Amino acid sequence: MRIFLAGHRGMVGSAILRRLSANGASVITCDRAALDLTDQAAVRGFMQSERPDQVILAAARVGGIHANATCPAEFLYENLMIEANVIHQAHAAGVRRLLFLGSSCIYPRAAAQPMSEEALLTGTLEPTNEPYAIAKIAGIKLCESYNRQHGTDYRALMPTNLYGPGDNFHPEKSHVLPALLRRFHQAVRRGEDEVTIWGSGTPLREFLHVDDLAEAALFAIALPAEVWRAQTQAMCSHVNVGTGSEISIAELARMIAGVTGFAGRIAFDPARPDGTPRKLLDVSRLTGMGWRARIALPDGLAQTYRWYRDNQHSLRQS
Ligand SMILES: NC(=O)C1=CN([C@@H]2O[C@H](COP(=O)(O)OP(=O)(O)OC[C@H]3O[C@@H](n4cnc5c(N)ncnc54)[C@H](OP(=O)(O)O)[C@@H]3O)[C@@H](O)[C@H]2O)C=CC1
Ligand SMILES: C[C@H]1O[C@H](OP(=O)(O)OP(=O)(O)OC[C@H]2O[C@@H](n3cnc4c(=O)[nH]c(N)nc43)[C@H](O)[C@@H]2O)[C@@H](O)[C@@H](O)C1=O
Repeated sequence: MRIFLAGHRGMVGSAILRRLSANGASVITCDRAALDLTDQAAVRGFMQSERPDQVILAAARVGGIHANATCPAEFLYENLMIEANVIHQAHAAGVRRLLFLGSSCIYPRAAAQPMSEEALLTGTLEPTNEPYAIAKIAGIKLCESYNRQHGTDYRALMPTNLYGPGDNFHPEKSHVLPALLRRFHQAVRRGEDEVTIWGSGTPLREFLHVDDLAEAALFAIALPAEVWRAQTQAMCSHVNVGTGSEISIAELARMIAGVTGFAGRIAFDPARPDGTPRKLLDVSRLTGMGWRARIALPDGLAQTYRWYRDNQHSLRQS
């Protein structure tokens, strides 16, 4: 069994790679310099020569609320291209089983909480990440369509907000948790008495440690086809993955202040967008199949902060 892991150098991909390696799996990887997944001919050539048994698609253009809002063309174009190329060429190369990673932002902004898989395409999307969400919805529909037309077994997991070792700690382009770990850490180091966080602090988010997600991904791809199909019904190929609990951004900031040892004042910048007010996943499908998150947020935060301190001088720059 040879598994092609796309995106193995990213936060999620490297966590999945750690786990696959620990399991002794045979994994195929290829750096972006040698295989740009937006390049159709390159992906075709790679799939035809490697002919993997399974594919895990953890490569994407990823970023926080500001990156999404300022680079919508890249978030839509690159993600559509990566998904279309990898999913289509996997099918062309005879790959029977594939796992695609989407995101909880696929659901309507006003979806009932917690958001179940059935909420897909029932309302208007959150504008700050609509292009990214549309690309991710297209990925789900590609999986469903190849399954319907060609009898493949292409599965899609919709993770909530993720964090952990290997995250992007860029001050502007990252997600909230790594951005705040870095900002509070720097404030302590510089002796500052105030840290400003974006928006009102009232939005609610659900945070899943990337090692839990990696375990969920391998759990999901290994399930027997009839078990997966029974949970996802005839056409619906996607399943949520999260912790099932949420926290406000203000409370997250207070936790991060505690972890980093910051004792000053927390200020809010209302000129920055809040994004969606609430985004809690209904994870009963995946837990019904036997998986649940294990890493509590305080433990995951402390571990991620240690990783940041140990690696802060060799972090990626974009
Ligand atoms: N982070 C989060 O909070 C969440 C992430 N997800 C999903 O999880 C998946 C992984 O995200 P995450 O690990 O956080 O993202 P990262 O940005 O950490 O990793 C993305 C990976 O994709 C690779 N990649 C991007 N574009 C290309 C390309 N054109 N050709 C080849 N490789 C490419 C990157 O390569 P390189 O290393 O060369 O840059 C990198 O390895 C994505 O599908 C994302 O949508 C879902 C929900 C939340
Ligand atoms: C995973 C998910 O990630 C993105 O959606 P998001 O959940 O809104 O992501 P975020 O982590 O960037 O912000 C969460 C909240 O936190 C607040 N916030 C405070 N201070 C900072 C801050 O310093 N940086 C950031 N980024 N946010 C901050 C911020 O204003 C917002 O209210 C999607 O674009 C999409 O890519 C997607 O799927």
